[in-house]
Formats: sequence, C-alpha cells, structure tokens
Amino acid sequence: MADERKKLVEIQGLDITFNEGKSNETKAVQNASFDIYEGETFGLVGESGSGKTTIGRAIMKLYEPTNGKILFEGEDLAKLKRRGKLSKFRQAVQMIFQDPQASLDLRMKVKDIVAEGIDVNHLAKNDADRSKQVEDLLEIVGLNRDHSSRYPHEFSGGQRQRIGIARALAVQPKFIIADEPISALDVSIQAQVVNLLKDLQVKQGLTYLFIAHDLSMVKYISDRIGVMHWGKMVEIGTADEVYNHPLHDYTRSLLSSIPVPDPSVEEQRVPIVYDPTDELDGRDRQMVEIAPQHFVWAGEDEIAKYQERAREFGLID
Ligand SMILES: Nc1ncnc2c1ncn2[C@@H]1O[C@H](COP(=O)(O)OP(=O)(O)OP(=O)(O)O)[C@@H](O)[C@H]1O
Repeated sequence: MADERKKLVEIQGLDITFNEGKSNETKAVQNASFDIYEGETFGLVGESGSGKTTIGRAIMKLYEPTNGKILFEGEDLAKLKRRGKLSKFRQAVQMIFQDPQASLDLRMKVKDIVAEGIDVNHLAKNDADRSKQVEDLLEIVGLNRDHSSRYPHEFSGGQRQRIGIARALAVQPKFIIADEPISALDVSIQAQVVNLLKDLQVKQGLTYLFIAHDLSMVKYISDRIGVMHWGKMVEIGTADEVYNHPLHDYTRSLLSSIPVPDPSVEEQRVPIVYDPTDELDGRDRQMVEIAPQHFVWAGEDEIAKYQERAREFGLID
C-alpha cells in the first residue's frame, strides 16, 4: 500500500560500525531502513545499547553512515557540504536530551541558553527583539517569561527540560530528536512534558523522533513505532498495532516484561522469553511487510509464522 504522506527523513540500508581497533568493532546499527513522515512522531524503542541514540546522532549528521544513506527533505546528508545548506539543515534539525541538568550550561542565564541558536543563526534584529523572542519561547513552553535572567539551578528538573525544549524551538526547527527526554524526570512530571511536546507538535507543525526504552510511554506519544534489538530494527508499525498486536518475538518479550497495574492480570501473564541467539542463526533476514504498513525483520522461513500471528490478530485475512 503506497503512503501518500511526505517523507521528511528517509533511512536507507543504514549501517553504522564503530571501530576502536581492528579487534574491537561494534555494529551499532545494521541495515536499518525506515521513513519518518512530516508531522508524525516516530518512536524508537529498545534496550540500552540497541542503537537508538546512534540512529538519532546519524540523522543529526554527527556520525557518517558506514553503509547506506540518510535523506532529509529528499537530500542526501552525505552530500550536504555547502555552508549555507549545512547551516539550514542544522537549524531544521534539533535535539532534546535526557538529562537537562547535564545538557544546560549551569553558568549561563536562561536567556543566553535559549538564545544560543538565535545568536548563531542571526535570527534577532536587535537586543530588544532577542529578549522578546526568548520571553515568548519561555511562555510557549509554560515557564514564566520574567524568569529569563535566572540560572538553571533555580528551576526544577521538569522546568529545566522545558528550557531545553525552548532552546530547541528557538531556531524554528522542522524536526526534533528527543532522546529519552523524560527518563530523568519524576513520573508525575513526565506526562506534563510529553503533553507539552504533543501540544507544540500541533501548534508548530513539528516532526519528532522520540527515543525511549519504555514502550508504554512511547506508545502514548508516537504515531508509529520502530523496535530495535542489537542494532537491528526488528519491527515497525503503527503505535497501536506494535503495542497491542506485536508480531516479532522480541517485541512480544519486551511487552511481556512491562508491569501491569492490576495484580490479577499480572499473575495470569506468561512472560515471553526471547532467545537473543536467534539473531545469530545465520539466516538471511530482511524487513518484510507482513500486514499493511507493519514490517518485521524475518527470514524466508519465518514469514509464515508472522503471517499466522497477523491473521490471529485480524491484521490480515
Ligand atoms: N561513539 C561511539 N564509539 C564506540 N561505540 C559506540 C559509540 N556510540 C555508541 N557506541 C556503541 O554502539 C552501541 C549502540 O549504542 P547506542 O548509544 O546507540 O544505544 P542506545 O540504544 O541508544 O542505548 P542507551 O539507551 O543506553 O543510550 C553500543 O554497544 C555502544 O556501546
């Protein structure tokens, strides 16, 4: 089924291998292919070390692909070399980090942190315009516009994450990579920050790559989800399908490990244990569309198993 939506990011056969000496090679990302459509939130989940951040940093053009390519608005990032185009790209793609404490310079006033991108890209006409832009941004992210002369330590963790979001928004980006943006926050604050991100997405027409290990939170914010395991994308589908009707064995095991609030349901659950050595059986695997827009990393002889599951879930006839 062809998708009519406009692709903002296209990842095609991406490999990223880190070489720290010949005997120490890490295949952080292997043969990943997926698109991110304009206006959507693509959630990337997987355990620590599965390659999520590496993909995010590669889209920021901080890592060169070992193989494959990444397109942004149809342009191959590897070919973005001219200064003008490069700075336009750097403005369009922004990142929000996990730990606002570590990602903000604590010696700087909030107004100077938020205005960093404004200054670098010469987006303010004069000092008064710069101040107004900063104050407007603070208000947009739910902070007091009169607090721009304060330092980061005068804010709570959740408020500091809002400062990080204001800093990202200052350059009017199109695409934001949010790398575990709520993992360091109190549970009570997490939903507020996610709701702010959702609200900003609608108001400012943003596209997100939302990276997290917690599948239930990713489900809440994402339109589609990609599940990563050992550097490979093992399943891609709508958030609802991946969460409620997971096809790949690894996704099923990931979901079966999420605690359920109801103890009677918890007791009845049979944990699914995924044997990761399955990945090493030498099968020639690739992404196969098992149900419409629902892809699974599978070898030829595994397709029937996944189709059977999709049929049981009513995803295909
Ligand atoms: N700059 C680097 N040099 C060498 N190895 C790296 C580098 N960055 C990441 N790796 C390795 O690549 C693999 C994938 O790491 P990555 O940070 O992308 O995983 P992740 O899924 O984002 O994990 P986490 O949730 O812990 O951040 C890991 O084995 C990691 O040790």
